[in-house]
Amino acid sequence: MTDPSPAAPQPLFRTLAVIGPGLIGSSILRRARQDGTIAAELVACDVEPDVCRRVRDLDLADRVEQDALRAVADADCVILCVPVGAIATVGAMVLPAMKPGAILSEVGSTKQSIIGAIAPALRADIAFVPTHPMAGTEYSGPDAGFATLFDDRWCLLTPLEDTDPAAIATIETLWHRMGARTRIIDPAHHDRVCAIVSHLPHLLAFTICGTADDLADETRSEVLDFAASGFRDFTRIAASDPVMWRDIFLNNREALLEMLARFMEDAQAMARAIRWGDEAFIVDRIERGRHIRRSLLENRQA
Ligand SMILES: NC(=O)C1=CN([C@@H]2O[C@H](COP(=O)(O)OP(=O)(O)OC[C@H]3O[C@@H](n4cnc5c(N)ncnc54)[C@H](O)[C@@H]3O)[C@@H](O)[C@H]2O)C=CC1
Ligand SMILES: O=C(O)C(=O)Cc1ccc(O)cc1
Repeated sequence: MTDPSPAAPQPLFRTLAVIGPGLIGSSILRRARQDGTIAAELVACDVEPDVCRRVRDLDLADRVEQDALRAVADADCVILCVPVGAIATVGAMVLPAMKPGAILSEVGSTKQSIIGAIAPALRADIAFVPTHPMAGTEYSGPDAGFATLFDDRWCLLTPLEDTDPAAIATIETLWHRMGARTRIIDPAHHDRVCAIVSHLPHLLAFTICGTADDLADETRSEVLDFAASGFRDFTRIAASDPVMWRDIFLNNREALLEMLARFMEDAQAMARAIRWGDEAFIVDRIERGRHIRRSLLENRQA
């Protein structure tokens, strides 16, 4: 007699609720649907009736609710995937309706202000595990998500000092099943790192597009006709959602302003080198950029 085939792993959760099934939330739902070992039941909830309708049409969840309290009532895990500015409000609203022993998580792009705002509303019988999947696109909404979004990307976890280690391990397993690698980091460190690698680049992209637009009379057709390379790369991230990025900038104010000030000093130094024809300085700065790009590509291939 042959050995029976190994049993499929138990689903991580009986019921998983995703609040805000936009780009990130719908990608989580799609992967959970495809994977089959994440939750026996998927619940989606959004304030926007059009989003609820679309999530039903796309069949992304077993149950779609407009009322967040109904959505979380049976959930073993609730993931808040709403804009950063709404996470604390939605968290405070759903916490009293959650099951004892359930896990509350969220995917916001900033961490310190969210943790500071949710901590006072926390219950002793609910573990709170903040996360930040370092993956996304410039698109929003339930149609923009896809099941492979998190493959080989980092998901950063910033648990509180007293967060139940078992809940942290469960959320790490969730993200591994989403295809991601995980790392636990300090929330303040997270906000500084993201200010330089994500928030400042977006700020620069929005600004450069604004500057080009201000020059529209002078450059009208050229911007569109000749924007073949560098400028086009900036326009991709500049197409990102304004509400999402307003919230990120305002919620990571301190770290972002510090990185912007450093950037402006460095840009001034480059301007000075160009003015005085300091060839060595200009070449050194460009070499550093090439070096960073090369290591990024090497790491991706590894
Ligand atoms: N877009 C990206 O590339 C990434 C975004 N994030 C974070 O993920 C979160 C979600 O971002 P996206 O998926 O891009 O946004 P999205 O705009 O695609 O989806 C957000 C959804 O939340 C819903 N929503 C807003 N307020 C709500 C409320 N009070 N109750 C219920 N639903 C509500 C909206 O109707 C929308 O459907 C944000 O906090 C963002 O900072 C994290 C990593 C990458
Ligand atoms: O589209 C891009 O280039 C991104 O950088 C997506 C992104 C946006 C916000 C995040 O917090 C993480 C990733």
